Amino acid sequence: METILDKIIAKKREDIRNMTELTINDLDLSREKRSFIEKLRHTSEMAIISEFKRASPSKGIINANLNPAEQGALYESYGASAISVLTDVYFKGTFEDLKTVREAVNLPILCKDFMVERKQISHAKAAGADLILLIAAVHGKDALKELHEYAAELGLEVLVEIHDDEELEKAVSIGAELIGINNRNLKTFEVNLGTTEKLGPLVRQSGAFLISESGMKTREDVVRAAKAGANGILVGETFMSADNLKQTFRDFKVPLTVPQR
Ligand SMILES: O=P(O)(O)OC[C@@H](O)[C@@H](O)c1c[nH]c2ccccc12
Repeated sequence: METILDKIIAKKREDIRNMTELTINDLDLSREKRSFIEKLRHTSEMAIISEFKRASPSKGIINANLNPAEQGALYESYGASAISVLTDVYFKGTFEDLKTVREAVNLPILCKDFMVERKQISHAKAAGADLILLIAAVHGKDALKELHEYAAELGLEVLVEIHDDEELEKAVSIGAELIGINNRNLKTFEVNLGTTEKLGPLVRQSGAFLISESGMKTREDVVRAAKAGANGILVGETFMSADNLKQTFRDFKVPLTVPQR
């Protein structure tokens, strides 16, 4: 049966058919580097990657009124370690949003998209990304490795997203330094924080840094992720729809439970 992820990927392949190829010469590889992994090495608090997410396929519109530059600046002032910007159409995001946010803040920027080809990674770099997401469920091991290496050549850090043991194995085998456990199953959109609890200790055993992604609503949720070994969390909806964003950030600031390394 066709899953939601299959549908998104099919549409993505179609959308990028006419995307131009950028060569290394078109890219500014000397741009100031904003490393997220470096930040993770030097912190005693759970890192927060806050996401600019107007809409999603599962929720529809989350918040269409926010301005990316303003929201990015708020995230930075409340203590985010990095900002994730959705650039996919199903989430009503664009590369323009990413550019706008990067110019408005001094934090590392994660390009949140469904990468299936190298040229998307070049465009992410051109738009100002410091990190990209690669979803292990979308690729075989060789393709994942190839895209991972290409990103590194462009000076990009990579968050490799997994949801089960098989994907974990893939991520570890390509030497991923930063692994995200998505608590949301992209095939069904069900959310279960138990996913981080189940796979988190295994990720940390591999030596990779761990981000727990999706479904964080309360401080208790963040504490659960910390106990499972997370070095950080990735939060979209709760921040995009918060009545009191400052307070929500305060609630989500949690000390690391499992030591950094
Ligand atoms: O809005 P949430 O539940 O806090 O989730 C944020 C983020 O984890 C989610 O947007 C996400 C995780 N992995 C993805 C892959 C593609 C698109 C979106 C995502």
